Amino acid sequence: MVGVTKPLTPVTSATPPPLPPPPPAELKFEGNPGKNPLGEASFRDMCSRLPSVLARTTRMAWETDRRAVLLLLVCQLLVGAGAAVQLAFTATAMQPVLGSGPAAGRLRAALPALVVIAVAAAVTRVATALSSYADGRITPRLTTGADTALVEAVCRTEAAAYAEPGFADRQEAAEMGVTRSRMMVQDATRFTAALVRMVTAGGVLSVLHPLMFPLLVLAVVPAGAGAVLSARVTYETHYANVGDRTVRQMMRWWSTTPKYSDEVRANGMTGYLLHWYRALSGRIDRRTLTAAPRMLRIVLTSSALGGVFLVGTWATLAWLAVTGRVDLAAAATAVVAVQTSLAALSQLVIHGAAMFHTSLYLADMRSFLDLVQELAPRRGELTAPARVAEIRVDEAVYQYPGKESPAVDHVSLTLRRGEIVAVVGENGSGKSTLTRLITGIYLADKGRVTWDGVDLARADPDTVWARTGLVPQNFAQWPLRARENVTLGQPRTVDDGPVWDALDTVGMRGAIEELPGGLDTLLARELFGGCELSGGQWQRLACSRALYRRPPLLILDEPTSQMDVRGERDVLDALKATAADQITIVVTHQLENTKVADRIVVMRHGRITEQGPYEELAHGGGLFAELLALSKDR
Ligand SMILES: Nc1ncnc2c1ncn2[C@@H]1O[C@H](COP(=O)(O)OP(=O)(O)OP(=O)(O)O)[C@@H](O)[C@H]1O
Repeated sequence: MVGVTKPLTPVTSATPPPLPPPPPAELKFEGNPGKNPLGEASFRDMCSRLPSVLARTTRMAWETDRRAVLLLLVCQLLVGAGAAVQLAFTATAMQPVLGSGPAAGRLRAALPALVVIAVAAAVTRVATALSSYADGRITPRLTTGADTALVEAVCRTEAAAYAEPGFADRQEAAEMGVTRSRMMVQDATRFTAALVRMVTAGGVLSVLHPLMFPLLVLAVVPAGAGAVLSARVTYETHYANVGDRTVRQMMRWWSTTPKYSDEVRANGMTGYLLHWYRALSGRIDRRTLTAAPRMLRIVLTSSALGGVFLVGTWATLAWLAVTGRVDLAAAATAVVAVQTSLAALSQLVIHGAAMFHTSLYLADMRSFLDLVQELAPRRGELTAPARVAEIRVDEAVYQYPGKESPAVDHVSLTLRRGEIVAVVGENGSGKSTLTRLITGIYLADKGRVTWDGVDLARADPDTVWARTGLVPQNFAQWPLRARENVTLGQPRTVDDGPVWDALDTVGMRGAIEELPGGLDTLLARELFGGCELSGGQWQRLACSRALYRRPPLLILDEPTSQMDVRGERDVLDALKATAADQITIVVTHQLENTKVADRIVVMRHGRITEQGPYEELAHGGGLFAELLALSKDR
């Protein structure tokens, strides 16, 4: 997806100053099949989302903590009732206050109503505080639920999904949904609280005079439309920026992780990477800034319209009072009711727009989760045999999405327990892809792979992967303790004995014993108290991890590429020692190491071109013999 347009010119004293680095590649977010979901949505469509967002939020909150939801609902009702009582008793209190007679007498007459107002205000405050408490009980768990669902869905999806176009961008958009889910309950609570307050204040106002409420609504509707339209512009900007943000996020990690810090510095990449980072950030900012005048126009227009209607509301109230259509006490109550309704309507609009805004990001999250669900392995219920004796690959074909030719092209192969098979071939010939088909990480597009007759396309993948051990070319250096770096994936025991045995087989006992905490040492130099291993030591550890599992199928992809000769010897000896109990596959470019294998399979352009024992192929005049001669002619 990311294309660098031109290699950088090397700097020598004779060459002119280097050209500025090329700009970063532009990406387009391909979520929701490349279509902004707001592109064709009308204002009405947008507003009609709110009830469903509210319903969904309530459902999710209900599933998280029922008691907290009930508390929240009761508090909302209390807040509404409190507002109604305060307004109704304001009118009652106003009658004696605005009446005739001495001030002390008028105040005394108003006292009971004032006490009721004070109690109602206190109840409202307590209910509001309890609402926040209930929200505090729901939101963290709801957010964690959404976050965990996303992580779990991605971990459980078919590995092939990562190669689907736009997968990473949609994942990035979904991450935003997780972040926004923090606001969901709060927005919904504030929205409903404002709704209840507005209905009660509006009710009181309508009772005072039927003209007042419609006018008030008119005063706030432009602000509502403005807020929703602003949310739409913000989302459009976010939508346009998703692709660039994905790349920026990725580049940020690659540029700043200590893992690659040597390479970045000693290859003079810092300037280039910072240029990329600044260019990407600049592009994101430019899009965001382009939206600013649109936002300003929306806000100014909606405020002007709202202002005109608000002036109309106050003018109507003054006219009603002056012409005696409402008495003075009612007019005074109306002033309070207008203020309350106005505040409630503004809150309604602000939180309605926020809910609408959040719903857009949540929709991205849901659509990503649906996609991942669609791509989740659905292979069947068959169980892979516990001790597989024979694996057959029958005419298997696998082509990566977007590629013009298959990486594995009509390959047939039989592997038997007790056998060590070496797979060799030039770069890109399909060796790693073949191992992915044999382990069931990918399913063949055509043909099939069977374990003792069980078709991997119909077997539960967890039962398959419980029986495999894999050291991939790019193995993970887990930021965990040394012990977990061996036991991760299959902690068979609470005893360290087998862990040391696995470390012994790859000659790592000494290196681990020298670490300050032995097996308890954290292998992450980024973290305080963490230690770092050398490249070859990490590779030995990755091999010990696979050997520790004692799997019926062991696959090592370039297992010794970073090891010294002793480490290489240790690993090859370990393979020979355990070979009788398992099927062993070694992918390697070290052709001398293939002597350990019973059979060598040679691949070219996704096909098997020759296979046989070392001596036969070494003198067979084929690709293997050619590569062997090249490796010796150095
Ligand atoms: N995740 C992927 N997405 C798209 N294409 C891929 C992916 N992985 C590998 N390929 C392509 O599939 C082909 C076979 O790759 P594979 O990694 O199987 O080769 P290999 O023989 O293991 O190579 P090497 O010796 O370099 O490790 C190559 O053309 C490669 O570009």
